[in-house]
Amino acid sequence: MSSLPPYDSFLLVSFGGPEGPDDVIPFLENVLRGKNVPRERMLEVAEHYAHFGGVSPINEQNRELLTAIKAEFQSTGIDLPVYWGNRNWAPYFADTLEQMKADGCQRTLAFFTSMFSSYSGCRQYRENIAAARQQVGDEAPLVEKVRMGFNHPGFIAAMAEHVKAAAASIDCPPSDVKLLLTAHSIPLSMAENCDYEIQLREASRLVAEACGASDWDLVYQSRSGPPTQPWLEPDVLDEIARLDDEQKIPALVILPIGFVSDHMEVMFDLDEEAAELCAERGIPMARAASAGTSPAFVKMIRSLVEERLERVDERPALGDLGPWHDVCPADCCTYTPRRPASRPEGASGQG
Ligand SMILES: C=CC1=C(C)c2cc3[nH]c(cc4nc(cc5[nH]c(cc1n2)c(C)c5CCC(=O)O)C(CCC(=O)O)=C4C)c(C)c3C=C
Ligand SMILES: [Fe+2]
Ligand SMILES: [Fe+2]
Repeated sequence: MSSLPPYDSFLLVSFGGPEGPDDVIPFLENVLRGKNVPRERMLEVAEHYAHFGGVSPINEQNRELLTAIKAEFQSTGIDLPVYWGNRNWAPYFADTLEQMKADGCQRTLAFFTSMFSSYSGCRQYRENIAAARQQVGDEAPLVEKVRMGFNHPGFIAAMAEHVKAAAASIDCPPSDVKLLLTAHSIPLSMAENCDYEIQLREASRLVAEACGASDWDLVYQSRSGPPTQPWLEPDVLDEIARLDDEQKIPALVILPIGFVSDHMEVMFDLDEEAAELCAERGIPMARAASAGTSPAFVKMIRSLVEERLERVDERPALGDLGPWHDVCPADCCTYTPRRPASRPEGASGQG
């Protein structure tokens, strides 16, 4: 018989973002601590944030997601209090776990706002949480993540709906558009040790199939490394230019499949830069919304929780990869930056 206490709470695990101009540099220093990213790139990204008043929409979007999750749990009889903690900005994990401990939580189910496995979206969160639990000390709640939902029917349905809506906004059926699905680029040395690309390609294929878009490609954005370091390619802007040079793009839909909310990277890289490039080239373009609080996405989160509460037997997954693991194997999503990190392993910080 298991000696573990039953799950008694839910934790939304996320990235965090600045809430005003004075927060931007300390936030970016948290994100990039120990990373091989030139300071000029950090200052360039700080400009993107400054352009939007120093406020990233990510925290507000997470508050909205928490509200939607609470309502979904309530309407389906899941009686778990809901908490939220971040890697790079308040509320930080240690503060949230302290509060949870004070509230008597012993074992929590966590949903990470990353649909795809990478060091940043999987292992680093687990390291951050382990460090926060140590900080909280005895009786810090146990934290167990739900499985990655990249091929869950709820996520695929939400993404396909958003592509259809975007295509409709430029008066085109999805079958007639070029569909570019974008994700955060990562160093090849990180990509080698995780299933990021495989999962992204599979989810992209499933979304394209679900909305009837036959002409699609997976591309990357938000690269931050020095030019000497290889990162995943092609870059979204380069690919738009290349495809349009090769054969004029009649209509373009861009879906940020790699991000669950329309935060700064989406607003700057796609709504500003890609939109500008398309306008210059006369390409009709619509950016599809990320998952956000789409009902299908919120139901997916509930469904992943229900699995772990053993309220249901099924573990829904579309396509060829099957339901992802609940418990990460020891070597899941490892990453050794080329240059040694300046903080001990387990410390917070990085995209
Ligand atoms: C070495 C890899 C990465 C660097 C360097 C990096 C820099 C960087 N990132 C942001 C902002 C965001 N990144 C987000 C997600 C994200 N970032 C990486 C990798 C690096 N980022 C990955 C693999 C991912 C996807 C998985 C994940 O952690 O979510 C996000 C979205 C977070 C969310 O919860 O939606 C943001 C925002 C900045 C500003 C930055 C430095 C210039
Ligand atoms: Fe992993
Ligand atoms: Fe990042």
